[in-house]
Amino acid sequence: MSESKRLAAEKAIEYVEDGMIVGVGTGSTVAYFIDALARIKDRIQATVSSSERSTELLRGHGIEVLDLNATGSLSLYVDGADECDPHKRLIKGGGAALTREKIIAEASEKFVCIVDPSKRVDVLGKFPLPVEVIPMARSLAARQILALTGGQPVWRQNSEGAPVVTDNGNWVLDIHNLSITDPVGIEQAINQIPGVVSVGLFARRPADVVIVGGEPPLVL
Ligand SMILES: O=C[C@H](O)[C@H](O)[C@H](O)COP(=O)(O)O
Repeated sequence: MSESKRLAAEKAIEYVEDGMIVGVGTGSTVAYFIDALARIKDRIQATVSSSERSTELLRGHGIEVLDLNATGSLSLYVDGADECDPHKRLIKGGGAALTREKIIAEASEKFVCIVDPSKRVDVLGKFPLPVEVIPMARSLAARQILALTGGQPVWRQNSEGAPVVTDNGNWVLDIHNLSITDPVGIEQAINQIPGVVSVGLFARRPADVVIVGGEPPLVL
């Protein structure tokens, strides 16, 4: 799948215009995009990053990273996804970067999503839905999500059994066994639960363009 990811990322470079401040997502597909962006770094003004990990990669290439508060809205945001449905609605957050990704997606005029073919689904929910929660609300949020969706919340932990902590200092619940037939409704309902910071459903603000990596890449 890594070759498909690379091909999708290379295609996304076509959306980058001279002088742009480019929003940059997080993950293994985006890592290829950052490599490609490095080759044309003199053509862009700067970037806004969705995670400490991407910031490190960008700065490692000598690409400037700005605070979103200093840039205003962005013309372009490029990011990966864990699942993508035919309406370009997404599940994101497998890398725990969902909240900052959602903020940048909202701030961007065009959201180009880069995926390998395995990410395409008819109905979202096979990939466990990430929800970022304030630590003290973990148990409350888990109970309410179970009641609301019927899905099974699992507290995300690393291989040593320690909680995964987001760049914002919060925890992640992954909701298993969902079949999300009303993504906008579920996104809104989970967002209402006290202590939920954000849910990794990008339905109210879906991608504008989805690039599926392949020879040639498929642009949806
Ligand atoms: O939190 C992480 C992001 O939402 C990623 O964009 C998503 O998990 C896809 O990652 P990858 O490109 O590594 O499959």
